[in-house]
Formats: sequence, structure tokens, C-alpha cells
Amino acid sequence: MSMQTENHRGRILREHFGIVAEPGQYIIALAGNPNVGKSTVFNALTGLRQHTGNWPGKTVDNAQGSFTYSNKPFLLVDLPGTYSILAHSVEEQVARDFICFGQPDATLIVLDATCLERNLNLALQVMEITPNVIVCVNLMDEAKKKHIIIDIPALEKELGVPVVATAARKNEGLGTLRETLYQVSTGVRQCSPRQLVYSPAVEMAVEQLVPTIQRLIDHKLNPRWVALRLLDGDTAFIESIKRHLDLQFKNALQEVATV
Ligand SMILES: Nc1nc2c(ncn2[C@@H]2O[C@H](COP(=O)(O)OP(=O)(O)OP(=O)(O)O)[C@@H](O)[C@H]2O)c(=O)[nH]1
Ligand SMILES: [Mg+2]
Repeated sequence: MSMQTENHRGRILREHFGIVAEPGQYIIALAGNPNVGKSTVFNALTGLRQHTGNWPGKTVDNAQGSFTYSNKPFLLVDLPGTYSILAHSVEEQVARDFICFGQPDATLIVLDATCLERNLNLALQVMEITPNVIVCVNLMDEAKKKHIIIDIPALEKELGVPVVATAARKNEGLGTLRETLYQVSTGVRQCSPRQLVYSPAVEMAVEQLVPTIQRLIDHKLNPRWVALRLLDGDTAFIESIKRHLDLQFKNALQEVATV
């Protein structure tokens, strides 16, 4: 990555999200349903190197913590616990906007091993936004107690992104998690997340919108995801684009949205 891009990215992060990142630090967003052990994972990875506050302009907690792995610096950003990131609440909006516009190098999604099916909804949503996803199946000790067996390699194959099993409270699986975060953030390991396929009518509309969106957004966002949000009539998303991207882009995108 060029120095110019890195500086530009750093500036966007600091101004809009209150993220205090050092130059060269890899940024990892930490997402998950409420009460799945996100903060436990966050604490296990960052120890005491953390600071907390609020998201700018919101009464939503913001925790950031740093760690070093293989001589590379990382900043972990703990997002509010949400079941979805379709921005139906302020927490969902904060999580969605950071994953979309904060341009983290990777997004770590923590899932509860005892109710995987419900938790996978959020993982699939994030996988529509960004390819750099790592799934952490936490609470493996609780799953074991309930005789729930999870085939991690099969899940990894189905999802197309790395899956790591952990019991964060017992500090189990954290070594593998660190190594996987390192590999995905630095680009050593490429992910190819499975994409949801919608009805033929939706897919056809997406196909028609994508080339125009691609031209307008200049690789800033995943065009398929933007097309899906526009087709969904997601006005909150258009508001977020207004806040986070430049005016020229905003006006052009609104024209696309009204076609
Ligand atoms: N048995 C077990 N308990 C865990 C594990 N990870 C976290 N916990 C416990 O689960 C509870 C919730 O953990 P948190 O880390 O606060 O979960 P969270 O996702 O940050 O919760 P919210 O921020 O409220 O959404 C706490 O009591 C943790 O000690 C684990 O791997 N095994
Ligand atoms: Mg928490």
C-alpha cells in the first residue's frame, strides 16, 4: 500500500470515527451478536492496552485496544453487539458504518458456538460488505457441555473465510486467532466469502446497477453491497454515504437511487 493511500485512510478514520491509529497500524473491527464474548476476546487480545470512550456524536461505547503480533502493530475496535447491520438501531448503524466506511483491514466476527445458526446471519451480512473476514466461533466450552459438535473445517469451506474455534474466557484458541488476524490483515491469506444469491429479479437489477455504481465509488465500497442497499430503499445508508463520502459522489449516487 502506498504511503499516500495509507495517510488518506488514516485521516478518514480519525475524523469520522474517533479512531486513534498510528501510521502502519492494521485496523481490525470486532463485531458480533450481543453477549457472545466480544469483550472477552478483545481483552484477551489487547490486555491493558486499551482506551474507551463514545463513538463521535453517539451515546454508544467505543473501545479501542492495541497489540503487536509478529512485529506488526494492530488496533482492535470493539463494535456494539448487534444481530444485524442493516442499521435499524444506532448500534447497528455504528457497526455498519465502521465496517463500510472505516475501511478496517479485517473484520473479526465473534459467534456463539451454542447458537451458531442465528449468529451466522450477521456473518453473512458482513461478508457481503468486505472479503477480509475472520470468523471466531467462541464459547466452544459451553457447546461441548451441551454436546454440540461443530465441524470447523466444514464451516470454513462453506463460508469461504477462516474460522477459528475459541473459549476466550479460558484463553483457548487465542494463539491461532492472532495468527489468522495477522494473515488476513496483511494479505498473506486471501478470503473468498460466499455471497448470498437473491431472486432472479433482484440479481438482474443488481447486475444493471453495478457498473454505474462501480464507476462512481471508485473502489471505496463494494458495488454489489451498495446496489443491494439501494434496491432495499435503505435511506439510512444513503445518509451515511452523504456523511462519509464526497459531494460529487453523493449527488451522482442519489441519481442512481432514483432511477
Ligand atoms: N464459558 C465461557 N464463557 C465466556 C466465554 N467468552 C465469554 N464468556 C462469558 O460470556 C459473558 C459475556 O461476555 P462478554 O465478553 O461481555 O460478551 P460481549 O459480546 O462483549 O457482550 P456485549 O458487549 O454485551 O454484547 C461473560 O460472562 C464472559 O465471561 C467462553 O469462551 N466460554
Ligand atoms: Mg462487550
